Formats: sequence, C-alpha cells, structure tokens
Amino acid sequence: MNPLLYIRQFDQSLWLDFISRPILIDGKLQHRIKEEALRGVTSNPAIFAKSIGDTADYDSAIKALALQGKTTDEIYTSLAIADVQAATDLFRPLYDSADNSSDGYVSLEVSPELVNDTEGTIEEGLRLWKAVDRPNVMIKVPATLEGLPAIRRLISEGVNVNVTLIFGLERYRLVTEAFLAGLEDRAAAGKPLERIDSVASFFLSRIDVLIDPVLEKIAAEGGEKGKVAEGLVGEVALASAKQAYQIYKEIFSGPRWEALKAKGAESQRLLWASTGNKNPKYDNLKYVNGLIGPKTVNTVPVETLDLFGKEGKAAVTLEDNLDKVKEVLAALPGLGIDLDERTQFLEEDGAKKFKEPFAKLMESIEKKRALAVGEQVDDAKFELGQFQVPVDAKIQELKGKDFVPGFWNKQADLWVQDAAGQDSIRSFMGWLRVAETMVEAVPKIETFVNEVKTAGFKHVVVMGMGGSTMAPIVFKSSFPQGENGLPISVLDTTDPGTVREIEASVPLADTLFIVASKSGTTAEPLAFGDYFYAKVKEIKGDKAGENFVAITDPGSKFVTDATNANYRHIFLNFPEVGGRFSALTYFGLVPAALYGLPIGEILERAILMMRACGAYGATDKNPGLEFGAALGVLAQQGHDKLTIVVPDALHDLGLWLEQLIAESTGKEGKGLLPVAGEPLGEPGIYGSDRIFVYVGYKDQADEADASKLEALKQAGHPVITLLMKDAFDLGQEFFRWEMATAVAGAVFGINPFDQPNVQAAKTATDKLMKAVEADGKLPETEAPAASENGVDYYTAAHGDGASGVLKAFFAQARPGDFLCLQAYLTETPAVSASLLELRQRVQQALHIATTSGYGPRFLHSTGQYHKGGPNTGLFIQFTDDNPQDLPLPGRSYTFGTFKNAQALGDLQALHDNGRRTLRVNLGNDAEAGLKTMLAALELK
Ligand SMILES: O=P(O)(O)OC[C@H]1O[C@](O)(CO)[C@@H](O)[C@@H]1O
Ligand SMILES: O=C[C@H](O)[C@H](O)COP(=O)(O)O
Repeated sequence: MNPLLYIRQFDQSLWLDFISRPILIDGKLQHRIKEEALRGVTSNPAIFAKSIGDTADYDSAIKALALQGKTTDEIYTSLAIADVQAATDLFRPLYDSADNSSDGYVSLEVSPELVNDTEGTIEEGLRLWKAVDRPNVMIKVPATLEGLPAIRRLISEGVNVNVTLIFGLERYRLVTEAFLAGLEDRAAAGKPLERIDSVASFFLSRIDVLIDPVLEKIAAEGGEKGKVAEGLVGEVALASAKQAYQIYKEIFSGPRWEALKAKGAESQRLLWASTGNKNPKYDNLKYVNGLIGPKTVNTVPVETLDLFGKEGKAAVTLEDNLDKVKEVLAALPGLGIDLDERTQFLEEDGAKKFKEPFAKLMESIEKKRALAVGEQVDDAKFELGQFQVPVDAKIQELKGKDFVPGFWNKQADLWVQDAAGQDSIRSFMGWLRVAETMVEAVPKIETFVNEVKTAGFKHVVVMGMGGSTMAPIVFKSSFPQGENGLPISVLDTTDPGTVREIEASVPLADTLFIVASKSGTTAEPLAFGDYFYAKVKEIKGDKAGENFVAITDPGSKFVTDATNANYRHIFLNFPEVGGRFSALTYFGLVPAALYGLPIGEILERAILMMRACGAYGATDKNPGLEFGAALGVLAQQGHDKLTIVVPDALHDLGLWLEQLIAESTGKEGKGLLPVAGEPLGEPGIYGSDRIFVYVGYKDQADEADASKLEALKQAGHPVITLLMKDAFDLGQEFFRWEMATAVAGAVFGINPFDQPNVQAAKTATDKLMKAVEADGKLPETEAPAASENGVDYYTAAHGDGASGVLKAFFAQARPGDFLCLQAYLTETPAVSASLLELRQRVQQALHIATTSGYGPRFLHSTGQYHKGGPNTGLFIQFTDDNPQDLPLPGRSYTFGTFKNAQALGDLQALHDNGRRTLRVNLGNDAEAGLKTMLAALELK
C-alpha cells in the first residue's frame, strides 16, 4: 500500500509545507487531497516569498490591486488570503467529514515583523481570522515569549492557532500552558470548546543544522567527550521531538485536561515542522520515518512528500528507543551544550529567516506596484472640428456638477428625475466595480477550467442571447485560441440550420455546453439547453449533466432546474449587473478562460481604465467622461449614427458595441444608432448624421481606413480614434465604452440600464407561440404586396411587382433615416455578401446609414433601438421556409416555427411603434432568394 495512505493507520496526518496559486489551480493540491490522503497545508512568510516573490504567477493580480490604490502590505495580505481561502475550500469536505481527526486545516502566519509584539499579534491574528473567514484556517503565531499571551488570547477568542517556531522543550511546555489557559478562559466565559483546534509546530532539521557542527567539533577533539559527541550527531532533533511527545502525553491527561475534554476540547497536537532534510549525509526521510505516532502531524515539503510516497516506511516509530532519547538529552550539558540557550538562538534566527525573505517579497511587490500605478491608458484622439466647442462645454458642465464622483457613488439623479427610474438605475450599477470582484474570482475560474480539461472535454459551446454571449464572440474572434485553451463555438440563434451546423461540428460527448442566461427565463437559451441535453443524454444517459454548465443570476428557476439536471457547475452572476454590461463578469470571463485566455490580464487592463475614469480618486483627464460627452453632444447635434470602423482582426467587436449602445441609449425616441460592418466609403456617400469611431491597434497600420477617415475628417465629419496596444486592451475598451454609454445616457436624460421596448416583441412572440401550441401552426399573415420567382414581399408600400414594391418602400427614405436589415436566416458567407451588397447600393443611392443583423440575435441587442429610438428606420425583415428544420424536445413546435414566430412578433412590435417595414420571405433557398430580390431592386 502507498505509504502516504498507509500512514493513516497510525493516526498520523501528513500536511504539505507549501502553497502557491498554480497548485491550487492546476488540480495538484486537489489530487493530493483525493489520492494521497493529504490532510492539511502550512504556509509561512518564506513560502509566500517563494511563490509570490520569485514567480510571475501573481503579477496580474498584483497589478490589479495596485491600480486600485492598495498598499504593498494590503496587496500581500490580499494575495495570501485568497490562496489560503482557496486551499481551505479544497480541504473543506475533509474538515466537515465525520473522521476529520482535527485535520483539513490551512495555516496562515502573522507578519514576521510582529514576532515580539503581543498586541500586534493579537490584532493581526483576529484580523486574518476574520478576513479568511473559513473555520478551517489556522492562524500561525510564533512561540516567542511575546507570542505566548497572544496564543492564549486567540484561543480564548475561538481562533484556531498553529504555534510555530518551537525548538525547545521548556518553551513547548509554556506553549501547552498558553493553549490550556486559553481554553479555560473561553470555558469561563461560557463559550463552546468544540472544534477549536491547535497544533504546536516543533521544528526539527534546524536543530540538527545548529547542533551537529558543535558535536562534530567536539568529536574531532577526541577523548571521552569526543566519543560521546560522536554518538549524538544527528540525534538531538529527533530526541527533542520524541521527548516533546512524552510531555504532550503527560499534559493531555490528568484532571486539568479531562475537565476541558469533558467540555468538548481537542488536544493541541504536536506537528513536526522543518522536516525537509538539510544535511546531504542523512536520509531525506529522516524527519518523517522517525516520528510516526498517533495524534501527530508532519508538515513536509513537496519533495519530501513525494519521496515518502515512493520510499516511506509507514510504521509507528515515535516511541522507539525512548531510553536513547533520555541519554541524548542528558549527555548534552556534559558536553557544554546548553540546549535551552541554543534553542533560544534558533528562535531568534528563525524570526530572521522569515523576516529576510519577507522583506524581499515586500520589495518585489512594491516594485511591481510602483510600475503599475505609473501606467496610463491608451489615449483617445478626438477630431471633432466645429463640435469640439460644445463638447468641451458639456464636459465642463458635467464636471461642474461633480458628475464623476456622483457616477461612482451611483447617484441616479444624474440620469433621470423620477423615483422609480432612479431605483432602477441604482440597482443596475454593479458593473462599475465588478472587475475588482472578478479579480478575486480568477483562481476559482482557472481551477474550473483545469477541472474541465482534466475531465477530457475537447470543445465548448456557449449558448445564450445578447449580453450573455456577445463578449465570448468578441474574445473568440479577437484572440487566437490560448495554448491551453479549448475551441469555442457560440450558439445565439434559433435558426435550425445553424443549430444543425454546431451539432455536426462538435464531439457531443466531449463537449461542454454553457447555458448562459442572466434572467434564466430567456426562451432561446433554455431551448438550446434542452435540445443539447437531450442529445447528450442519448449518449451518456444519466450522466448528461456532467457536460452542462450554467451562468445565471442567483435565485432563478433555472438555478433549480440546472441543479436538478445535475449540471457540472453553476456560476452565479451578479443581479446588479445588466446583460450588456456583463462582459467582465462570469458571462465573458468563464468562456474566455476556457478558450485559454489569461483573464487576469484582461481585468487588469479594465481596472487601469477604471482608475483613469476616477474609480480611485479624481484624475485630470477622464476618458469615459470625455468620450461619453462627445457621443452625447454629437447625437444631440444630429450626428447620431455612430459608425464603428474596425480592422479585420476586431471584426466582431461591433456586435458587442451594437448591443451596448443601441440597447442602452435607444429609448424615448432618442439614442445613438450603432452602425457596424459598413465598409468605409468616400465622403460623398454619407449624409451629415455620422460620427466615425475607429477602434484598432497602435502598431498595426490600417492604411486604407486611415486615408478614408482622413478624407471624412476633411469633409467635416467628426472622427474619434481609439488605438489599443494588443487584444488584452479589450478589457480597457469594454470599460471605456461602458462608461461613455452611461455618460451619453445622462446627456440624453434617459435610463441607460433598462430595455423597455424589448419586451413588446417577446410578448407578441409568446402570443404567437400559444397560437402555435393550440393550432399547430402560426396564424396566416396578410397577402403579400408582390410575389415573384418564389420570393414574397409584405409591406404597406404599394407598387407593381417586386421592383415596384421595393421602389415604393425605399421612396419613403428621408435624410437622417437608416436602413435596417434583419436576417432570420442561417448565417453564411453568401447571405452576408448579399446583405452587404444591398446595404452598399442603398447607401450609394440614398445616402442613409445602413445596419444589418441576424435574427433573433439582434432582438436582444439593437432591437431596443428599433422600437424605442427615433422613428427613422426602414426595416427589411428576411425570413425563409426553414428548409433544414429541427424539432425541439418537449415542445410541440420546431426551431424554425419558433424563429418565424420571433420574426412575426418583432414585426408586430415594429408596426405597433409606427415603423416602416418590409418583410421578404425568401422561400426555400435564402441565398438564391436574396439574389432574386437584389435583381429586382432599382433604386433610382
Ligand atoms: O441573459 P438573459 O437574461 O438571457 O438575456 C439575454 C439578453 O436579452 C435581453 O434582456 C434583451 O432581450 C438583453 O438585455 C440580454 O443581454
Ligand atoms: O510550518 C512549517 C514551518 O514553517 C516549516 O516547516 C519550516 O521549515 P524550514 O525549517 O525548512 O524552513
């Protein structure tokens, strides 16, 4: 039997004398707990110096904390606490189990600077205990004379204490006395004694390292003393420990102890520390094999633990040769060795051995901190021409009314004046600081990713609508898949052709499906979840849940359903963060981490932007405020078509921006219309209603766009340029745009965090679906205005044949209007090319802005603007006959019928809002149908 497991027969617990973020994340610690019977972890300042100071593993967390204005001390404490919390959580099942044997603990030491400071130690001990906030943490306190009263006090307060730096037997007695007195104080105060655990860490190897050379010197001098000394080399540490065990047995018996035990107290076990051998002449397992006995702990370094697993001798040895123990200890004074004096030296030296690396660690954190706070965000370039003056005036006006501090204080009257609106605004401002919360969640997410990969998953499908999937789409297309990442697909359409495509392209049994829905009630993700759950169930039966993960708000019915379906994991997001503001929450970051991206770096950039935007105190320039004021003022001056220009490498960023801008600002007849995916042209094709915003990379020249933008600027169009260093700056840009959108909302005097007109389409769809459930099909629509070559045109505009109807429809266009294409079709390159051709022809002929979106995706994105923004849109809805339809499990309708109902429901909502619409049903072949329509289109 593996000695690591066998040693439990003798009631000895092995703990690991090491902690670091990688072993918490990569599953190694978990493996040791599960497979190697590891029962606890100890840390000390030197261990943290090694894991934090000597590696880059914590760099992005250090940076994020530094940017938040944390001091070096606070940064260290925060990192150490996070690791200890993560480790205690891994040990929690053991701690909670019936046979825990007082194990399952992780130790965190007070600052080595407090080694001779009783009050400071008590204060820090209580602070750390509260901050870690886990019952299975032990606070490590040195056994100095000043430490003893602190130990007594902490025990009396119910804090678990690991007493460290014990070298001598007399001191050990005092340690047990402090422990017992602490328990007695607690009992006298009428407080419970159960589960107050403590260990006394007796240091081994350091004793031999100090005494052996002295003995060897005496031995070398020869004579009688020399002979005695020779026999003691390498024996003193083990003898001291064995004698300590005898003292333990004596103290934890008899009436004093029995009285405490009767009240539920557990003894303070001896823990063998410093058990990594430091003398090459000795067996590396000397301080493990030789000290095995009941009710003891041995905390061992990684290498020693692994070696014991291979070659350890698990047998009770702790009380072997007790006569020899007495002899060894008795012989020392005769050789002029005063063990108490020597151990006092070890205590002082021990303090030094922790202080020095700790000071180095603090120095290294300080360097990284200083570097981080010196960093600046990428500047935006504003070329606004005549609009610069009113924009500057607006910035001054906002500053004058303390907009920035009010913004960070969630002061809702900056946006609207009615009480209900203000309540709603306050309840959706969690996004302001969510990146800070997520920095703390990074290790948890990375641990999850590791678990998923260890379980053998090969692919990830993220399923959800709008804000629940936009950020994953952007991450996937802006970054290459990370070295340790998994390929990702995103499903955000009910289009049966697309569902089929995804199903055919992934290895179902080895695919992790993420059902992402903030509300947990959105019809599409629930349908996707049910569909793929049924598919995986066909293969894995009752184990299907292993392949499913939910990201949702707490408390929804979906949480209950996912729990009942045995989902592998449920990430609970934040109710106070709205969907389109959730890129930097679990919705964006879990898929990003699975894709292999270092999410800590993305967050670090976001926090840099938060800092620049005044999150941690006033700043000279405020990028979010300036950008938002510009967008708001320009829109009010008639430049409300926010035209987003990106290089190929950022081609999906527009999707995220569309939702953020349109859903936030498009209401009460106001708003900014995001125009994405419209290739830049000569100035002549544009009306005078544009703002051009270029988002690209600093060191990647984009000559074609740059020269066109220059021409547009010369022609008097406002141009704003945002250049990023690399794709990690998306974190920075997400926050910049979020704040700017909120600021623009304040300029308009609207609530940027609600989506009042989205519901109308959903309600109309629900009604249609009820009709489908009752009648087996959608209600008949009115007769088409024209039908030609298999394509049907439905609109209120009248004309002869397809060409006449199209002409009449477009004749309604006025300056400042926009064309909106809504394609409830399978997204293919040919369909996209035809939609683009249509946009370009309209733009050339009518000089109006054009947008295009696939349905039902855009319903959860720009759909709000379509119904709630200004009535300036000409909407063309494309549907087809769903040639590749698919049934939906547990429902009486198909994906195709669902999609058509969504299209009709939205059309209904557009009509209810007096919008100009044309529905084009393309028949059985969307690509051919689009070509037919384009052929019929005459614009002049
Ligand atoms: O995450 P959920 O609740 O499924 O919602 C998805 C999307 O639907 C909307 O509520 C609009 O319908 C968006 O705001 C949101 O991002
Ligand atoms: O709690 C554990 C101690 O801090 C550790 O064992 C010290 O070991 P060292 O003597 O090898 O530094």
